[in-house]
Amino acid sequence: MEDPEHEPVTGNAPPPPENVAIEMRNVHKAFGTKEVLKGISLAVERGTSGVVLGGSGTGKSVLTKHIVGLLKPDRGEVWVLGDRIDLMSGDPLDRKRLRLGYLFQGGALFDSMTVYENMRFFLDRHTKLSKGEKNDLVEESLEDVNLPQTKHQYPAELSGGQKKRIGLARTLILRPDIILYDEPTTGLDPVSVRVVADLIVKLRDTRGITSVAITHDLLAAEIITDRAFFIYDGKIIASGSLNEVRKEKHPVLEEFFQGTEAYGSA
Ligand SMILES: Nc1ncnc2c1ncn2[C@@H]1O[C@H](COP(=O)(O)OP(=O)(O)OP(=O)(O)O)[C@@H](O)[C@H]1O
Repeated sequence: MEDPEHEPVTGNAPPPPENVAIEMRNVHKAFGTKEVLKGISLAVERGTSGVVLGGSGTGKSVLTKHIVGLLKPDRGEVWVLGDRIDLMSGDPLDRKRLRLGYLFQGGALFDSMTVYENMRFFLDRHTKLSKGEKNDLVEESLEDVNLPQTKHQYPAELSGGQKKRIGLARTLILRPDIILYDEPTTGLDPVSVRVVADLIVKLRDTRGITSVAITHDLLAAEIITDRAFFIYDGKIIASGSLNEVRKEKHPVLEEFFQGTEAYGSA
């Protein structure tokens, strides 16, 4: 929910146009002497899906952690929904984060709790809604991922794809404007990959949710991507539609797409 009293945090830099949900401008980040991001610039428009591609250890997770404000850049700007999230802290940062959902690898459900309890726990921590309102939100979110029947099941009783969808339902429960997905389809068979990827597209189309997904999975990328960003050696070396990026004549890109071709055409 937009806060009408909120003064945008800009650091006196010109904000991106209204239709841009996320913009990174020349972001640099090092850990000790290891430079991970060496001038990342990218923009994701509202209601679209950006996909970050690249080899292992190239900085994809570090990049997305800047978007949720979990990491601060050494240099550069990170704009999220009209504010410089890199300059925010305390309550304003917490309020901004409530508009961002972050779906970690693995979904991270508590094994000792049912699906319903997992979701209630999340709502109890983050909201002061009544019990009835919370129950309604749980029901609605389970409907959103087409799994209302799993409410009283434990994570161990669910398939890998179902667990990912419950993780997504839990992220959706706070009605975020943006969702970041870290490898949303890892370890799934191609049928489940399609189900999860189709769901991400459905959320874009029906709710206008903006998303950024990190994935190694070309099948998922083909379904999800509006705009792809390929990261290598701390920089975005190609961006555009998946086909545009795939056609780039760059040895790293050629190797990446060759290496994943078999899965991508599954
Ligand atoms: N908090 C941290 N402290 C020190 N080094 C870090 C930290 N976070 C990430 N790194 C380093 O930054 C580099 C990029 O890590 P990152 O997790 O972003 O890679 P990735 O592209 O997401 O990899 P993968 O596809 O294997 O998950 C790695 O060398 C990692 O060791």
